[in-house]
Amino acid sequence: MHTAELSDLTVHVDTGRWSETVLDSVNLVVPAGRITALLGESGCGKSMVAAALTGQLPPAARSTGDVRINGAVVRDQRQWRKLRAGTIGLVPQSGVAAFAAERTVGAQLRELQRLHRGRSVEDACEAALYPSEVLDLHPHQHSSGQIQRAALAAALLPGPELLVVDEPSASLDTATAHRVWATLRAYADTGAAVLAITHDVALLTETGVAELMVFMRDGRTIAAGPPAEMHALEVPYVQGFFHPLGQSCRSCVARTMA
Ligand SMILES: Nc1ncnc2c1ncn2[C@@H]1O[C@H](COP(=O)(O)OP(=O)(O)OP(=O)(O)O)[C@@H](O)[C@H]1O
Repeated sequence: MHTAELSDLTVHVDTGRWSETVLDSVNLVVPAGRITALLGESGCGKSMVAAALTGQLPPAARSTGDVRINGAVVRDQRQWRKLRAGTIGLVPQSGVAAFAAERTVGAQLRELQRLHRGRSVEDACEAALYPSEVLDLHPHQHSSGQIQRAALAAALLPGPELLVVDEPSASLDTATAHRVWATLRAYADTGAAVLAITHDVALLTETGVAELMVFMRDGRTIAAGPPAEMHALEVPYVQGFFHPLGQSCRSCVARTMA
C-alpha cells in the first residue's frame, strides 16, 4: 500500500468560458519514505496533480477515477478536511496562498504548533530555512523565497504522512535550494511520502535526492521510474529535461556569441 495513489484520474475543468481536460487517466503512486519528483513542461498538469492529491481541485473541476490516501479512496470534502488537518500537507506554488492575509506568519505558525503539539515553530523554521527575523511580517511583506520557506515550515508543523511541495526551490539561490532539498530528504527519511514538483532536473541529477521521477505531458504521465532509468530512456521529451540545450541549440548559442 502506498501513502498516496491516483488511479485512472481524469479531471475536466469547465469554467463556462472554456473547457479542458487537465488530467487524462493519470496513474501515480507516492510511496512512503521516498521523494517522488514530478516533472513536465509548463501547463502540463503538475499543480493539478498536487490539487488532486490534497483534495483542492478548482470548484469548476469534474473528476473520474480514484484518489487513495493510505489505501482508502477519498470521496468527499469532509474526508479531505480531516486529512488536511494532519495527514497530508501542501506547500503551494505560491507560498502566500498557504497563509491568511490579515495575520502575521509568526502568529499563524504558532497556532499550528498549538494545534498539533509536535514540532516547535523554531525547529520547523530552522528546517525550512525560514529566517525567524521576519516572523512578525504579514505574508505579502515577504519575498517569494521567504514566503515559500514559511509555507514549508507551516506544512512541516503538523508532521504530515504525505507532503506535497510545488516548486520548493523555484525562488531560491542555489545554496539555499540545496539545503531546502536536504530538508525534504531528511523528512522523507523519517518515513513520510514526499511528492515534489520541480523543473530543476540539474539539481536532482547532481544531488540524487529523489528516488523516483515521474514525467507528465499534456495532462498524462508518460514515464516513471528511478532517475537512472529515466536518464537512459530514449524518449526525446524526457531527454529534453536532462539535456535542456540540445546539440543544435548549443551551436546556435555559440554562433550568437561569436
Ligand atoms: N483554477 C483553475 N481553473 C481552471 N483551469 C485551471 C486552473 N488551474 C490550472 N488550470 C489549467 O490546468 C492546466 C494545468 O495547469 P497546472 O497549473 O497544473 O500546470 P503546471 O504543470 O503546474 O504548470 P507550471 O509548471 O507552469 O506551474 C492548465 O491548462 C491550466 O490552464
